[in-house]
Amino acid sequence: MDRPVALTIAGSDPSGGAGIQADLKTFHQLGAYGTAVITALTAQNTQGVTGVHVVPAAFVAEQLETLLADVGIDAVKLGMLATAEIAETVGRFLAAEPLASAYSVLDPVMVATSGDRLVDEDATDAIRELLPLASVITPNVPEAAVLLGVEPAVDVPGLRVQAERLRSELGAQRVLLKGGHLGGEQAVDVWADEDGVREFTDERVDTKNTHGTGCTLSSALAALRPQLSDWPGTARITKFWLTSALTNGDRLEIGHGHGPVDHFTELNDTRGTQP
Ligand SMILES: Nc1ncnc2c1ncn2[C@@H]1O[C@H](COP(=O)(O)OP(=O)(O)OP(=O)(O)O)[C@@H](O)[C@H]1O
Ligand SMILES: Cc1ncc(COP(=O)(O)O)c(N)n1
Repeated sequence: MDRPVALTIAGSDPSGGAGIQADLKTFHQLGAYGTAVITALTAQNTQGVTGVHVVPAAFVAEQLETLLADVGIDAVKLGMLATAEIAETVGRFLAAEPLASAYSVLDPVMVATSGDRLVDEDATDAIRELLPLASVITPNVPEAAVLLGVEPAVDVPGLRVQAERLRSELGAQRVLLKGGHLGGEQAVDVWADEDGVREFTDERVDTKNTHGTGCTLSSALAALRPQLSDWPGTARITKFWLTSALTNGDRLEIGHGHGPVDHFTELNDTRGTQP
């Protein structure tokens, strides 16, 4: 196909490692034309978030209406949906054409790496309602637990159970449950779809530059899926690329906290991968 057009619906991170900024860099690096609808401004650096300024839901809708009236979208990534009203608004667009026919990746962002809350607590129910609408959801360990209303998984068997429950009980079509928070020598993610549950494993990279890994992963899935033939294959390749980008993060010296991954990483850069 021609160069795919990818849309991110997410918040702004001025430090460039997460949010809209990370998504657009990832789209560009992985061969997609990037478009963006902004849900919130954050005042944020590699050390934390000092403030959030939410875009009114009606103006999120206006951005979407104006964009979609003119530009065809092949894949959409949803990130920080700051309030219940924004999540409901975005859900209405995701359920209808043209976005209903696009590949969609929902990263149910709740809390930043720094521990700062990015989404109102009362938005959780509205985000839960969106799960069946997305082609893939990409929760991390704490987000999966909040969505299911259970304690966070502490090991890979626990991740497998929760990934399947997100499908069978909450209606997600496909789940990439990210195991970055589990620790250990390997970074294990669990994939669940109608064909069953499988694990994607890479060596854990010893780095503090993990700001925006979740954002980067979900936008990479959206950029690559239109260029590849199936979802599990796209998820496997995306994780290889992310591991390399985490390894290459040492090439950058950005800020004093959790720095970003290196979005300049080539898709065929396998330095970070030990298959
Ligand atoms: N140190 C690491 N080495 C290799 N892979 C990692 C490392 N940390 C996280 N990952 C991978 O990065 C992706 C994001 O993982 P994580 O579970 O941390 O999600 P997140 O919490 O949304 O991200 P963030 O840390 O940006 O908040 C997953 O594929 C995970 O396996
Ligand atoms: C605007 C914005 N959106 C999302 C995140 C989550 O980032 P992470 O991938 O580090 O969890 C963030 N820190 N800022």
